[in-house]
Amino acid sequence: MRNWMRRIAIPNSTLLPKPLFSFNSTTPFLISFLTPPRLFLSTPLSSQCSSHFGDGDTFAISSNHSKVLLKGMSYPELQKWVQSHGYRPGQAMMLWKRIYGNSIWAQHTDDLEGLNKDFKKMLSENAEFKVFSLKEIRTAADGTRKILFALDDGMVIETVVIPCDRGRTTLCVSSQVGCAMNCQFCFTGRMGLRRHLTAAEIVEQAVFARRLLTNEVGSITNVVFMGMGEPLHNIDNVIKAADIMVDEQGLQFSPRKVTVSTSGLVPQLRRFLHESNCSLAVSLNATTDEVRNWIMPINRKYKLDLLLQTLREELRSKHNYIVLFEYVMLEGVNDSDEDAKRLIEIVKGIPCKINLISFNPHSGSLFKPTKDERMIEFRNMLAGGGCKVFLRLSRGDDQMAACGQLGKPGTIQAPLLRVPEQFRMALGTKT
Ligand SMILES: C[S@@+](CC[C@H](N)C(=O)[O-])C[C@H]1O[C@@H](n2cnc3c(N)ncnc32)[C@H](O)[C@@H]1O
Ligand code: SF4
Repeated sequence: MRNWMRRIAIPNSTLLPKPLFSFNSTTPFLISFLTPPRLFLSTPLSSQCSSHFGDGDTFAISSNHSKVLLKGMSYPELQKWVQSHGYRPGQAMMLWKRIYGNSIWAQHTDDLEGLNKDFKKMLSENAEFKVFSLKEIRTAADGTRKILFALDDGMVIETVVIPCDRGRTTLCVSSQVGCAMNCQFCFTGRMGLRRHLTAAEIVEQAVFARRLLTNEVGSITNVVFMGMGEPLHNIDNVIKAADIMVDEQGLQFSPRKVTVSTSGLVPQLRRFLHESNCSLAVSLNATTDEVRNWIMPINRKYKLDLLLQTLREELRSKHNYIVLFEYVMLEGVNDSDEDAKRLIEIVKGIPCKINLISFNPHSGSLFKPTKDERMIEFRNMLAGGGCKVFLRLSRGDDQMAACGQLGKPGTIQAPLLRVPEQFRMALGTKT
């Protein structure tokens, strides 16, 4: 329960995010996404809410729920709620264990075995357990499962379960519907941002995947926030969800095995390192500002130097903490010998390991994956320069379940940016 005491203030309404950016704008992309996200709560969606994202795309949530959604509450929030209904705080712990504790996972009041009758009656009158519903599970040839969940407002999110070797199974969770960051190689980025997920919607992906798939794929050992969305753009809900995941009476994942991956929102990254003991991954993907400004426009706001210097400083005070750098290899764009040499230099002084990721193609993308032999050469150069470096195989790509392939086809809204002149030939494009 160690993190709870720091974050028990609860606003008491359900809020939707403000419009984050307009695709009509003459500014070619993003910028205002950098405003801090507003909180979602695990309280009922009692009001009509609407929000607008780009190109006249308006969505609305209306709900008749009069019950409180218990999932996604922090433990102190749950305790307070239980007490407000006249029950002892001890009942809250019993309930908490039934919501999250291994092997129980209550989905509705009937599942709440062992609780006293009155308490159960109160819960059936006042509490809601259902967060979203299962839409579909697709299984890829390599055993990777892509799970589609339908949210209350009709939107769909994707969660991926990846059986790995040595008894490890990794769950890849989404933190937003779509993403505002517009990384040029990522299918989710092409959707633009629809909305943040609530803490309940994030945690429930883990609860559901465990219930559904443990028998088939073995127990889920690792969680990575590498699904749809930029987790640190939705930092309040992500930290809250991660806290529930690592809670010793909750989902009981080891903090080292829960990894939040970011494109590099520097102030939020700093906050994450201070407030969470979970692991951090940073998607680097380029070794110069020129290339990163293009393929990851967030770099125009937070330059490589600032990002890396922040990590250097922040990690100094974190004992035994290693950041994971992800580097998606794009042929002719970021895979030259010069890139390898620069990469060795720019990560110096940061306790880290580097994952080289094969680019997963998707419709409309400009890029080509770096060939396997070149990835191996690149890996060897980095290793020769003293880096801890790994090649990461693509998983689930035949079902569009691999990194950067999540999202709804036909929902493209974010613009492709101008390709810098020196890359046009390699990419076979004129603009
Ligand atoms: C989809 S992102 C989600 C987490 C976070 N938004 C981020 O960028 O780190 C997870 C990882 O997928 C990588 N990625 C995105 N598109 C990809 C693609 N088409 N092929 C391979 N990896 C991709 C990103 O660079 C990132 O390291
Ligand atoms: S790579 Fe991450 S930050 Fe970039 S668009 Fe995709 S999900 Fe968003």
